[in-house]
Amino acid sequence: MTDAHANTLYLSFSPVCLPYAEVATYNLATSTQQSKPTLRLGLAQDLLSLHPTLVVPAGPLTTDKVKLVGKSSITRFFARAFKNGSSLYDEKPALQYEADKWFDAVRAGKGEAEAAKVADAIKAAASSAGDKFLLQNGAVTVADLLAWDAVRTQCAGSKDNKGVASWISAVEAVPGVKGAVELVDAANAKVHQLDVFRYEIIKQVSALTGASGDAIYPLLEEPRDAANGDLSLPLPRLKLPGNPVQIAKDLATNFKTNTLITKAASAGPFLNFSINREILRDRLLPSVLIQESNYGRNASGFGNLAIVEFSSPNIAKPFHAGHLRSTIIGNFIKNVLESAGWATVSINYLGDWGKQYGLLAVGFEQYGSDEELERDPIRHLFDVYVNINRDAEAKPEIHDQARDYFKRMEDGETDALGLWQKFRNLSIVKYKDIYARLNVSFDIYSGESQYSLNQMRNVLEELNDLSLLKPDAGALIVDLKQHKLGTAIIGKTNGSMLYLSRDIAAAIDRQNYYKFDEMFYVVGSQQDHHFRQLFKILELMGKPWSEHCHHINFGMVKSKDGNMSTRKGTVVFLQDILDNVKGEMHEVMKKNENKYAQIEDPEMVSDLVGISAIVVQDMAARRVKDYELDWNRMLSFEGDSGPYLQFAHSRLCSIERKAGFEVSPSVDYSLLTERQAHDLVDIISRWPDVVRDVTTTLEPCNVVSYSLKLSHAVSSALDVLWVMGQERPLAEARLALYRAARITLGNALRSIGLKPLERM
Ligand SMILES: NC(=[NH2+])NCCC[C@H](N)C(=O)O
Repeated sequence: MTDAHANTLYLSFSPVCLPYAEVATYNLATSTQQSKPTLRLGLAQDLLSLHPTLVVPAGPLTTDKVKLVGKSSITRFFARAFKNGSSLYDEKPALQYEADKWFDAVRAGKGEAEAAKVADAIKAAASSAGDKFLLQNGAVTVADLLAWDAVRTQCAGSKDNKGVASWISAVEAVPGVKGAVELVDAANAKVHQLDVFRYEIIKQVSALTGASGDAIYPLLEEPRDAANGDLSLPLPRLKLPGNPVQIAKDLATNFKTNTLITKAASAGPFLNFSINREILRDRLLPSVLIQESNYGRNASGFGNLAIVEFSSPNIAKPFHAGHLRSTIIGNFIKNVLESAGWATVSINYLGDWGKQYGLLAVGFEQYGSDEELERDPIRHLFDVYVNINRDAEAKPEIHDQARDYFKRMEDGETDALGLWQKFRNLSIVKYKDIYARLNVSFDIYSGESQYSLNQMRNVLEELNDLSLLKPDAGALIVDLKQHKLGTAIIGKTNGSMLYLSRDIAAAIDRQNYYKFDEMFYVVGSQQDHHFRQLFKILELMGKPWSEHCHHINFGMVKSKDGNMSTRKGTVVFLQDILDNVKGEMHEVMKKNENKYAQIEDPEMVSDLVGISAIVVQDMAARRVKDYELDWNRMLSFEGDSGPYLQFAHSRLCSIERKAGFEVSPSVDYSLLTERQAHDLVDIISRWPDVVRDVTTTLEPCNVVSYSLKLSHAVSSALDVLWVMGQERPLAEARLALYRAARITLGNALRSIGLKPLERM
């Protein structure tokens, strides 16, 4: 595929994750295309799953030799990496050096050992650069470098087994696809299997209508009614000239069915297809078993970086239900973006600054205890805060003291800052414990305190220079009435800054530092207005990236006062609600004495089942919906609950445990003929679609309803398709089916932040 005579290789990947690559050679000197693009089935997906492809032209790798066309994420990744030649690693020569060496080693075919050595050096250089390195110059992230390493590892594990160099030469030796059949086989195992059928449809529909594959692909969805087949194309959305109903009819007549697509029929403006379920079954199951935890992932976001800001509680104030929702929804968003190949930075933006921290400090002199603070900082600081607030109602001079104290903090006085720093640090330690229980962690603990008066002044100056800032009754405002967003108060004329101005400074700082592609703020709908103002102001300031900032909002958990409540009353601390649910779960578990006796660590299991109950209940409906905690429904092991999902997973694990044999590679999938088996295969095959869809909708309820559907299908299958007591070949085929279901359900549960249980 490379041309030794100064021609360079151009690769154009399909913009959607289809199992093919278009490969063409171009003449470098004249920029003309030398060969027609040829389609290679299986290849692109392999490249996609291997992450950055290595494009290896003859001679030294220089930017003008590597040109990429097309819009896929990999193309974008390379386009970006090679955009400005040397600017790729400007700031980190060591890294550039190591990376180049790696390319060299690979090109020179030095094989795996050499590549491994250099890859390790890259890793070391990357990690010593620390997170500062993330997206320097908007080029390459540490994650990218680690992905390069993954290329090597994956190649080492492939059938070919001689490392990157031989993988590349194997591909290069492909005239047509001959000679790389094995490679293509291996690639095919990682293809999204439904896409194989989609591609077959696209080929014909595209030829018959002239519509592009990119336009058709995203429209090919599961029909609402299973009686209508397996994939459905809504013609109105394809926007072809003519009457969609007639077009659907004509297409149904002209579509040539084949081994993959067994039927094409029109139903009004829809064109419905039935696929060969045997082929799907035979391709899908081994593919899921090979991919395990990677099953469902895709590389559509590769090369992009997202900031996900979530949780963001306020020190010394209640961690309310809104913070809990933000925590679990934000964690979900981070997970799904990562499973679509994004690099993410998760930020916890603490409410840790403002006059109230002066008040807290004054209160601490009165009510504080170092011992209590060490023991349970979150609870203790809250108590202190409540006490001093009460006192201040009677004695307003306390507020003056608080203001003075905060002034000293803002002036950077070591004493004043020291105490605050201690509150903050201890609170973070405690938060980390609780987050760990929820399977959540953050790359960065930031907060309102991180934005200095200096940075704010810069923001003010910038706004002022753009004539956006106006004084208004003691405040500095930006008038957004023209945009139907009222008046945004940026600060006070006395120099103190507000929530909004800190957010402006924080957004600018994050863009400068990370060069994020997208930023997601996971915060309740009460702050809709705040974020609209924030994004509008950034836009007015001429920040083109403001359109890549998104407020991911959600509704309220309804209870008397907006606080979290347990069956017995209101609580203010997250820890209390977790402990409470755990206790209730433990009681439920104890009722089944036999089973209970087999659980090794009931404390841990009841905690995880309890958390599943909370998370699934929270994610059961679309984010923006308010909901009321329903304790009975939440804790039930039946019905659509978290415990039910965990129960389905642990049942599948128990089947594997009890079977006492392994699935052999020669397992005969054709023994799986029953409707329940096909239904299960069908649902399992849709998981990659779900992942792809939630990357744009960011709606965890889609994963929850998928998991429930899968669990129901599992339970119907378990009723009739037994493993125990069957002849070995049949037992093995069924076991393979259940393992594929277990892998898929496990991946789905992990994406919503749960640890799938093996026993409960
Ligand atoms: N960048 C932001 N404003 N994030 C949201 C912060 C949430 C805030 N600490 C609160 O509890 O309401």
